This record gives sequence, structure tokens and C-alpha cells, in this order.
Amino acid sequence: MAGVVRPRPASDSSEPDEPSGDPTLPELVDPHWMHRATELADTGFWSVARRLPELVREAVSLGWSSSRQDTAASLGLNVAAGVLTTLGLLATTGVLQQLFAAGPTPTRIRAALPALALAAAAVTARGALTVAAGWAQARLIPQINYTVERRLFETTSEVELAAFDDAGFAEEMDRARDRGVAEAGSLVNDTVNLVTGVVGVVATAAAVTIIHPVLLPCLLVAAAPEAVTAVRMARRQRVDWLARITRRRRKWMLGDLMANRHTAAEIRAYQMQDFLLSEFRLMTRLETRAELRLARAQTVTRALGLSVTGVATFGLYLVLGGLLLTGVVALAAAATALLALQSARGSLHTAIFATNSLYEDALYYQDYRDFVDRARRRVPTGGDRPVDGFDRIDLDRVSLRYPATETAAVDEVSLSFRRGEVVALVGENGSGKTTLAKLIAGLYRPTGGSIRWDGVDAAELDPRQTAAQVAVMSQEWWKFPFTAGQNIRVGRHDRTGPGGPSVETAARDAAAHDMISELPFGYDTLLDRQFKNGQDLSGGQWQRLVAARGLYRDARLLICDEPSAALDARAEHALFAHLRRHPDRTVVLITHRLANVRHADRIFVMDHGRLVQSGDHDTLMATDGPYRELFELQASGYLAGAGGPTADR
Ligand SMILES: Nc1ncnc2c1ncn2[C@@H]1O[C@H](COP(=O)(O)OP(=O)(O)OP(=O)(O)O)[C@@H](O)[C@H]1O
Repeated sequence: MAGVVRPRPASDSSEPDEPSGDPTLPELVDPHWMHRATELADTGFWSVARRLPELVREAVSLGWSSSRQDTAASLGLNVAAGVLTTLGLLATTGVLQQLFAAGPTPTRIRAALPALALAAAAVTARGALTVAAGWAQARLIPQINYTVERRLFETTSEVELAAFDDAGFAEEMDRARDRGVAEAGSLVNDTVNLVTGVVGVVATAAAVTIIHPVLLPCLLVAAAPEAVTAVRMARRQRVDWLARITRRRRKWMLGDLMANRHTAAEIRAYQMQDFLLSEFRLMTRLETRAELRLARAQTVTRALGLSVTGVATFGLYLVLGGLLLTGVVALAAAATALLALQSARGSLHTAIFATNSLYEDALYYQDYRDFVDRARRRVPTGGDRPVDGFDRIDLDRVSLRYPATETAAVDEVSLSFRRGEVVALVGENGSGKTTLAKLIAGLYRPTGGSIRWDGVDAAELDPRQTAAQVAVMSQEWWKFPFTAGQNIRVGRHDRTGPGGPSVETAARDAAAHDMISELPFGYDTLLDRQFKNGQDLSGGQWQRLVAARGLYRDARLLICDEPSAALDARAEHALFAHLRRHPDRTVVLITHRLANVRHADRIFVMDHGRLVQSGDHDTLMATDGPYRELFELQASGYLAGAGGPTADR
């Protein structure tokens, strides 16, 4: 439920009053990634640990598919470094044994030298291997990111348009893009860290066991409290973050409103600054309080953990002392055990943090995988019959029902048109014109009936070749962040030789050339203000550019969906004069300005998804029906005199 807006006075104080009551903004819905975050908070450490082999397998196969060499190096070099850790500890015992032996000091030092050299070599080699492993890991991650992004965009750009009408699909795509892609690199990174940590622990345990088996349980018991503390702190942080996420999102949202070019004018015009700042202050105060609460709890856990760790370490000293006194272990072995404890603690830490993050990475990566699998199933396959233009297109009882809608947007429409004709689709808002045009363009497949190109069902035609015959000037164009020239050229970016109009000719035909020439860098002007020297255009200027792109495509079938809605009268006149002039090209025109369809060869009138009238202008005007009604209504607006609708105002 939306709350009541209660603006508070702004204050300069850095220590504002205690927050009173709830924030005034309405409740937020959970973001799409929330289901994973909740799942994560509800899963215990051991449940996560049990899934580790499967997660590691997943990460290794992902790394392997991106770069075998760097995956093998990242893992292999870390394992080798672990072997050297064992060797280094064993060599250290050798050094200590010689130093603690009886005899004069120079003799003991001389005797210790070979083991010392071995320990130094092991430490150096281990360092070199760790650096090399880090280098391989650093090379691997960008390659993985590239692989998963490439897979994602290869699929999303090929998927059938209808998939985007599916609410679930769009949401899954956002989820895969937002987190899935980013987490793929982390999945592998954390796996390598986990392997590094586990190898470190195993290497230390192996060294200790070789020195004396009784030392291993002592080591494990001494390292355990710190491990438990690390797990508890990591999970508490995660759960706390989750509990605060809604408030943090509100804060981000408010911050975004206050530092954004698009909102700047409205915020000033309505003097909303104080209101937004007071909301922001409230969120910040609550957030700071929550952060302090967490910090307090974490400090207590850490203090307890450190105390228990201290007791455990003291216990280890006692046990080692006892073992020394009873002669079970030698002094050198006991000293090495203490060194091993330090090394094991570090490795255990790495392994525990990697395990926690690995599980989280895997959940989001799974979203990505599920989405890509699902999207691949929605890439249209189509037929393989070649297409090179058409003489005639027939629609036979064509219907389309959008997902989760009760009625068909296009309902059993049958019509035909020929090469070189200009046909118009007219009708009231929501009558199905755009949907029908998208069906004709092949952007949607009919859910009923068929569309035939020269007698061949469009489903049997090669979809790429069919698409190459069509140009669409959409009513909802996108402002591509390219130069003016590129914005036109992308209409047929792969054109190599001559044939088809030049960029400038297309721009002239769409009444865009003069406007582009007046831009600071002409056709090279970047049309996005996010870039240096970028410019923006007015709605009508953009529409001219979109028209130029459609004309540059030079397709046999040109679909113009409200191509002049934002154009001024002169530009509209120029565009329509051009659209009528090409006998070899079929134009499907949708417009509410019926004066522009007077010269169409055929006019199809739609109403609630059905085709209710067809014929040329004169025929339709001679018939009592919706076309004549709409035309006369519109024409009356242009007629001077007291009887026109405008005169009443
Ligand atoms: N992607 C979609 N998902 C669900 N319903 C849709 C979708 N697009 C359009 N519709 C619905 O289909 C019907 C026909 O829409 P369409 O855009 O084809 O009408 P139109 O005649 O082009 O309208 P306008 O003149 O306003 O552009 C409308 O009821 C609309 O709400």
C-alpha cells in the first residue's frame, strides 16, 4: 500500500534527529534476484559443503570450455604449490632437528645447511608457482566472462520476438544478464581459491602427519574454532544484508533521483529537494544503525571466537609439551607443528570463504544456464526454401493471440497484396494494425492461419532470407547510440557493393538530410549525450532518421507503422511523396492521418482484430462504414468554419 507523503524540513545537522516512523515511500516488490538471496540465507554451511563436488565440476567445465590451458594452469600450479608447502615444512623440521641436536653451534649450523637450502628452495618455488597460478587465473576470468556473455547475446539476439511478450522470459533474461554473467567468472575464481585453500590444508596436514601422526588431530582441534567463527561471521553478514536490502534499494533509488540528468528539471520545478533529502536522511540513519548493530554482533562473535581459539592454541601447547616430556615427539617436530598451525589457519580461511561464495555464485550461474537453455529452444528454426522477393503475399485466416490474453489481437484476417502496391491498414487504437504488420513482416508467427509468399507458406522459407526482403519503420523506434550516418547505415550494415540508395540519398528522401547537415559534425555527429560531443535530436528529427534507415534498407516490402506521427507537415509531405513513387516496392502503411492513405491501392480497415472493410479510398467513401466515418470525422477538423470541432473550443 502506498504510504502518505509527509515531507519533513531539511536540516544541515550532521547528527539529525532520531527517525520517527516509517519511510513515506510505498512498499517495494522483491527484486528478481531475491529468490536466490533468500535461498542462500536459508541454506546452512554443511548443506553448501555437500554440494561442493558438483559445483567444482561445473566450474571446471566452464573454465575448460573457455581456456583449457589457463584452467589447467590455475589448478595444476596451485596443487604443485601445495606439494611444495609439504616439502617446505618437512625441510623446516630437518633444519630444526639439526639445530636442536647436541654438539657445538657451528657444527649444528653446518649440518642444518642442506635442509635449510631445501626449505629456502621450496619456499621460493612455492612463491613462484603461486604467482604463476595467479597469472593464469587472471587470464582465465576475462575469457570466461567473454564466453558466457557471448553465449547469452548470441541467443538473446536470435530468439523469436514472441518470447519477449512472455513476462517470465524477460525477467529471466534480466536475471541472467544482471547476475548470472558476472557470477560465472566468480564461480571459477572461487573454485580456484577453494582448491588453493584445500590443497594448503591437505599439504599442511600431510607434512604434520609425516612428522608425527599424533600431531594431526592436535592441529585440527586448534584450527577448528577459527574456522567456525569465520563461517558464523560470513553467514550472519549475508542474512543481515538480506534483511536490509529493501531499505538499501530505497536509498539507491532516492540517490538516483537526486543525481540524474533526466529527473533534474522536475525536481527543481516542483521543489522536491527537501522531500527527497529527508527521505534519504531517514534511510541513511536506519541503515547506519543496522550497520552498527551488525558490527557489534560481529565483534562479539569475533571476540568469542578469538578467546576459544586462544584456549585451543594454549591446549595445543599443553599437548605438545606433554608429548615432548614423554618423548613421543621431538622438539623439532613440535616447533614445526606450530608453524604448520599458522599455515593451516590461512588456508582454512581461504577454503571457507570460497565455499560460501561458490554456492552463491552457482545459484546465480544456474539462472544464467537455465535461461540460455530456454532461450535456445525459442530460436526460430524456419524452413530452408530460398526467397528472392515476391509477386504476391496472401494472408489466409491469420490470427495472433498474445500470451496470457483473452482475445486475439488479430482474428482470422484474410487479405492479399501484390508487388509494387501501397496498402494501408487503418482502424482505431488497439484494433490490431501493428500486430498484423508484424505478422506480415515475419516478426511474429501466426498462432492460426497462414501467410504465403507466392503460394509458399512463409514457415517453409529461409527466415534470414525472408527478413532480408523486409524493412520496418517502427512506431516504437530506439535511439541507437551511433552517429547520424551509422543510424541510417545499420538499416543494411552488410551492404558491400553498389545497389540501393546511398546514406545521403536515403536521408534526402526522408527529409532528414538538411537536418543532419546542420548538426555540428554532420553525418558523423554522435547521437547520444552520454558520449563526448554527443547530441540529442527532437522526436520528429529522430523519426526522419528512422525513415531514412528504412529507405536505405531498400527492401521489397516496406512496413511503415505511423512513420509520420512526429513529423511536421513539410517533412510528412516529402516522405509520403517518396513512398508513393516506387512501383517495384510494396509499402504497408499504418497511419491515423487518413489523408495519407487516399492514394493507397488498397485500404484494409481493422476493428477489434478483425478485418471489417477493404477497398480503395473511393470505394470505401462510397460505402457507409467505419472508414468513411473516421475520414469524415478527421476531415471536419481541417475544415474552416464554425461547424468544425475546433471552432467549438
Ligand atoms: N506485446 C503485447 N502483449 C500483449 N498484448 C498486446 C501486445 N501488443 C499489443 N497488444 C494488444 O493487442 C491489441 C492490438 O494492439 P496493436 O498494437 O496491434 O493495435 P494498433 O491497432 O496498432 O493500435 P494503435 O493504433 O494504438 O497503434 C491491443 O489490445 C493491445 O493491447
